[in-house]
Amino acid sequence: MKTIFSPLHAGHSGQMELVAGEIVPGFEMPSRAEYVRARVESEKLGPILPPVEHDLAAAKRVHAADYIDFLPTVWPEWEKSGRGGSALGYTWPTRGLRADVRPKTIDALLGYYSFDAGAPFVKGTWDAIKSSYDVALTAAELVKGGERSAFALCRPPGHHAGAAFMGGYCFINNAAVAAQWFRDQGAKKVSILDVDYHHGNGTQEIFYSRADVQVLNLHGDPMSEYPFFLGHADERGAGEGEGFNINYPMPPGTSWERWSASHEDACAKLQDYGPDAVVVSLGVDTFEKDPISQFKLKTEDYPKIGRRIARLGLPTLFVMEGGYAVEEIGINAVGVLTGFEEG
Ligand SMILES: NCCCNCCCCCC(O)(O)C(F)(F)F
Ligand SMILES: [Zn+2]
Repeated sequence: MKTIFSPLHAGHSGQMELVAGEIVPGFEMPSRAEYVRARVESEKLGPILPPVEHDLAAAKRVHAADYIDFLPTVWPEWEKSGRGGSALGYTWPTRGLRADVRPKTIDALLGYYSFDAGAPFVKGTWDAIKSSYDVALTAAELVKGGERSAFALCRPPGHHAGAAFMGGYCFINNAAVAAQWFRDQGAKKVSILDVDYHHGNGTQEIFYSRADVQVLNLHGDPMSEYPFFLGHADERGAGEGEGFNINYPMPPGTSWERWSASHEDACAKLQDYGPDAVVVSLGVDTFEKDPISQFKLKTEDYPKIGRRIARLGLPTLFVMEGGYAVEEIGINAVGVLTGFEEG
């Protein structure tokens, strides 16, 4: 399996995040991607290739153009306002407030275009975002070109980013961009299987009213887990999209037995749907030692996930999402990929 990776991710570093009332160093740190890259090498998964650069047209197929055009302006505007540190929003247009009027100042725009305080910008963030997007598209091109699978080693991740908002370490929804690109390249139907511990609220929002992209999400129950405000089992899609969004919320403490039962059901529904390609939002924060997550999957479980996905017999693009047990993130993520290769 080929991996696409860009060192430009490392420019997104030193960012702070607001967690439990404190400003702390971001969990989503550069070493995450470096551990995965090192593991790809040590496991001899296959060549590691740089991304091809793309314009932002494919991003604007799933994101609002004004949102995408805002992203490269963030750091220059923040610096112009005389500040350093992390560019973070702190006021959001929630219920009872207006989001139909686009404000002008950078502080307001950061809130207007985000849903939480978890998507901080630093000087190198835009270059990292753009490289992650290029990584996803380049890997998708390999699959379109006939490769059975490819690994988009994306950083920053993307599945919390909606059509017009960032959050949860995510800015451009790499998996959504890739799924739409497959559609634009002629695929009739695409499935997105999100196995990250957190619900991919952005991916759900983007495709919620559509029947041509099926979205299946396995995640911590939003009643008690981030992102809290989307991801319930009764969210099945809207209009034409009814039935093509499937959520599997699971309680804290979920281990392989319960998780794999959801995964089996999701794979069966994916098979029934019969897509031309599968995009896997590969987060490994389902791991028992993950510092911010509450599932109990073990290292030996990850190859089983890959083997099950391989049994679908479909062209498959793996897009890196979350995982914070930094030492083991490479072992577990590449475990899925080697399991897929053996499958
Ligand atoms: N108590 C910890 C607060 C957690 N707040 C943010 C969690 C973001 C999770 C991001 C992710 O893992 O879903 C992604 F795949 F996008 F990276
Ligand atoms: Zn996650």
